[in-house]
Amino acid sequence: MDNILVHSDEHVGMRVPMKYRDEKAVVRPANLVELIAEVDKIFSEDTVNVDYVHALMESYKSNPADWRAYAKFDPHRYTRNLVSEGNGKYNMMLLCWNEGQGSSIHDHANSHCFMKVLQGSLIETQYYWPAKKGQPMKRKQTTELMLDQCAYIDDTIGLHRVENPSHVDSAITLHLYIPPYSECHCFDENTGKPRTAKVTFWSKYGQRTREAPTESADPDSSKRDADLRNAMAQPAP
Ligand SMILES: N[C@@H](CS(=O)O)C(=O)O
Ligand SMILES: [Fe+2]
Repeated sequence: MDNILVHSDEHVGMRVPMKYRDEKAVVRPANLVELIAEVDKIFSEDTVNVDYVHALMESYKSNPADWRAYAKFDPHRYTRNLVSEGNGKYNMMLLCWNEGQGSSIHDHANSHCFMKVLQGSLIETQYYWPAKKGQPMKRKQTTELMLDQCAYIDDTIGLHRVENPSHVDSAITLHLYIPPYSECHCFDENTGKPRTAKVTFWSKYGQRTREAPTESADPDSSKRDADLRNAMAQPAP
């Protein structure tokens, strides 16, 4: 059965154990494995409290030893590195942001998006959905996300873009998407014009997603590489 996520001020089904209703009852996971185990446990329930998941994500204290194997950077675009598919119920991934890298303005395909800072700090700028065609997009709020902080967004809140503002330090975030999605929309800041973007993974479970180039160059390899390129990254200026 699909999970239903609810906010704590909304009706919560009686079948949900008390523990999952009360974010104050969160027990800090000792490491990433424990965090994933707890997320799996939560998602074996029919109804899940967004505030509980948020508090759980925030309570985990980032330890590079836990996530180093997934932390893979690309010189040109931020990378998306799959950590867990949660039995099809969610996607958990590490996003690696080199200095100055960022995402385009995008939606989240009707999913819930939790985003926790594992290293460095990032700027999240939220936008309203475009109101009129051809008009510049309106900013809603800008927030600096610090180490171990967790942010939340969904399409009812609006759109956002994220960037690592540092010129000297890279940044890493842990994202949880419920349910998983394979495409979303990116928006032109000046006109609000949307385009569909397929989401891609730079690596899955610590392994690069495309094969290393071989001697006998595949004539389609540049197209294949382009297909794997992160279409949500903000284009270089
Ligand atoms: N939602 C984006 C990352 S972010 O900028 O929130 C992604 O999944 O790639
Ligand atoms: Fe996002």
